[in-house]
Amino acid sequence: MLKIEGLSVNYGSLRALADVDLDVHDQGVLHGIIGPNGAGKSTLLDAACGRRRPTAGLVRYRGEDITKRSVAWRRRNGMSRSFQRTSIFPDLTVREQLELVAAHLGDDRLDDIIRLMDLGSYLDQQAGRIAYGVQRRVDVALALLGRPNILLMDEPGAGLSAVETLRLFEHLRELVSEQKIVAVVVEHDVEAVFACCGMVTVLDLGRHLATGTPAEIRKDSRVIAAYLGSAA
Ligand SMILES: Nc1ncnc2c1ncn2[C@@H]1O[C@H](COP(=O)(O)OP(=O)(O)OP(=O)(O)O)[C@@H](O)[C@H]1O
Repeated sequence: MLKIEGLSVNYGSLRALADVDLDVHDQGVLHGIIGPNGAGKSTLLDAACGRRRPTAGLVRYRGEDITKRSVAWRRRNGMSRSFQRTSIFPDLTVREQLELVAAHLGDDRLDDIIRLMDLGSYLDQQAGRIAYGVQRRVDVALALLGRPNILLMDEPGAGLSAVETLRLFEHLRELVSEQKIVAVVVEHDVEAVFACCGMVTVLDLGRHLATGTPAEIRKDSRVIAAYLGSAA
């Protein structure tokens, strides 16, 4: 579904990603991306969704080389991205903004998405006034509208407690499984990733360090040395 080949991204003289390969194809499975600060995780998502042109390498989607395709083309063709900062309109109610985006994208599954993200009891509240953890769920719900084939999420747990992040990831695991979508999620909270992701990729200093199941990653000596340390 999403295949990244030899991807490098430079910011001026800084090499943020160096020759990274990644193959994400399992429908219904959360694919986590972890790694230390500055490892290149957000840059990888930016390159995948078209916000950042790579210096070298290819992004393939359903077999097609889409490296030069625009963000809008990718979105029209089923790639959706949520951000570290919630993108909701604070003055609208949760219902108003979900309905607005659903109508714009012609998606009639709003009730399913509301149920999956457990938003039923917040629909008539102003989005800017609900708890931050619920705002993050609204943000993911917005990214889900338009029937994406692939959902790219950048730290959906940012700003949440460990318990809230785990709860959010449990929702994500359920919805990805139920909707059979391919989902890539960048996250700092490794325990939530290990608990809910089926596959995990580790980046370090712009390089691909390892990809495997949570059990494989936990015992990978390179990952332990570079990132997990004694927490593994
Ligand atoms: N717009 C930019 N201009 C210049 N350098 C950037 C830019 N964005 C990121 N970088 C640098 O590129 C490297 C990779 O950054 P990136 O944000 O992709 O890493 P990350 O793994 O997502 O980090 P974090 O976990 O802290 O969010 C870092 O050294 C960062 O400082």
